[in-house]
Amino acid sequence: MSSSELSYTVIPGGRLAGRLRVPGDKSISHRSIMFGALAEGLTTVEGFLTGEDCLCTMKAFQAMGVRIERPAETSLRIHGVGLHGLQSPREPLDLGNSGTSMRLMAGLLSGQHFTSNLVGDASLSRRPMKRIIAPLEQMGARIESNEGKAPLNILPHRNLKAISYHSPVASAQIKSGILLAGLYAQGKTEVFEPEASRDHTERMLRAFGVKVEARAGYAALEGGQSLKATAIQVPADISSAAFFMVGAAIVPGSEIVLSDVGVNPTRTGIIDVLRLMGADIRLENERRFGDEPVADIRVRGGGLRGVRIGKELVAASIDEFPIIFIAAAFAQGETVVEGAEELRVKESDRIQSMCDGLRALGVAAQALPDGMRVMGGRMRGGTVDSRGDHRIAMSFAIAALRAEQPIRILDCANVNTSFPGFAALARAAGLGIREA
Ligand SMILES: O=C(O)C1=C[C@@H](OP(=O)(O)O)[C@@H](O)[C@H](O)C1
Ligand SMILES: C=C(OP(=O)(O)O)C(=O)O
Repeated sequence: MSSSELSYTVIPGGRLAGRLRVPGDKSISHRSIMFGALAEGLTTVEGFLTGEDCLCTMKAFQAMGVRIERPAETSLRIHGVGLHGLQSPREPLDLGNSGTSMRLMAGLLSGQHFTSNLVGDASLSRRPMKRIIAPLEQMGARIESNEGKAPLNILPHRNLKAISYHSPVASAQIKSGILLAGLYAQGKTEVFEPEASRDHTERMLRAFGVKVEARAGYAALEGGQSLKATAIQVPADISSAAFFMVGAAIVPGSEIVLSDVGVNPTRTGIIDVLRLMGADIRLENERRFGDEPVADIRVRGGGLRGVRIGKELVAASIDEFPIIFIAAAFAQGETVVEGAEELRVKESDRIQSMCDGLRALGVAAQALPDGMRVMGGRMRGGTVDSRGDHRIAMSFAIAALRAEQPIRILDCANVNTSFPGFAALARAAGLGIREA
């Protein structure tokens, strides 16, 4: 079956119940491979996300001579080669659909003694890479691109130099790419951001023994520091849990518990947004997996109300907006999201994809340059196109819980990039979902 042929059909009704564990965090899984590969010694990873995005990162490092064993489905043993031990890959490194892989690796590979060629699928090849190329060039990197887009050809370095960079966008991918190049630069590399983006890189580099200065909107490190292998336990991904959080919140009588979810404060915007909308959400069993806070999240269904979501809530819930728009569609009154123009440069233009899908289902929605206006109310059924975007596909699947007729969602194969097993887990939790 070609990837665009997989579709979901979801029957309305039903409610979510039970205790679920969604797969491992995508951001942390990518970084575990990258940092484990650059470390000295054996890094072990438990709870690794076996989504296609992270498997692309894994294959890329294997192609650069890193031995990675997988003793169990979600366990890895990464035999680190040290900061200067990567080998020249024989073929282009195919990063599939993954923006995180491409932008972080652009930074890391800018410091190598060999040329590397980074390629991706049609969606990744449309996404902006100048945002990472520009600061890396200031550091002395030499990168050829297709007018600021993939494929990227990263040429061998000539002694990178540290920079102090004021990023125009809050982006953990930009920040992390620069910090990784900074490991290969002389002096102190600093990144300032307009809002605090997710800080998994800073936390995990520390776990690998690197000295990192970090506070909201700022991160810095001195070049030349080596990484020491460590053991990583990956929390469940709050961005995957978010689909079930909203699924439970929009259906009165639902009650679910999501286990072991990463609740790093740079990622918990979805909890703040849903609580603003009136949802009943509790964190239980709060603890840590290494440097990352984790909790079980209990959500009970009830009525939601429309809210205004401004820029201050955007960075910490950037990947959750597709499902937030679904919550808005079932809330009482109007929801307005602003300051979220970054949504336009994700796997699809998530403002347009969601707005078109909602309207196709009879919801009054209006796209704004930097967000959306959604009037809560009824949702008919019908057919929507996910545009190959995993988060759009899963969002409309969850919406069917409250739709009046079945929803058919086209082009769903990319759900495997971040959430392998989504349909089976959702079915077990009570969603009437069928794959065809
Ligand atoms: O650093 C990361 O792991 C990620 C950062 C975010 O992207 P931006 O840095 O472009 O906001 C997010 O959308 C992506 O899913 C994962
Ligand atoms: C934007 C996303 O990922 P990436 O940028 O890594 O493709 C996402 O998973 O929603």
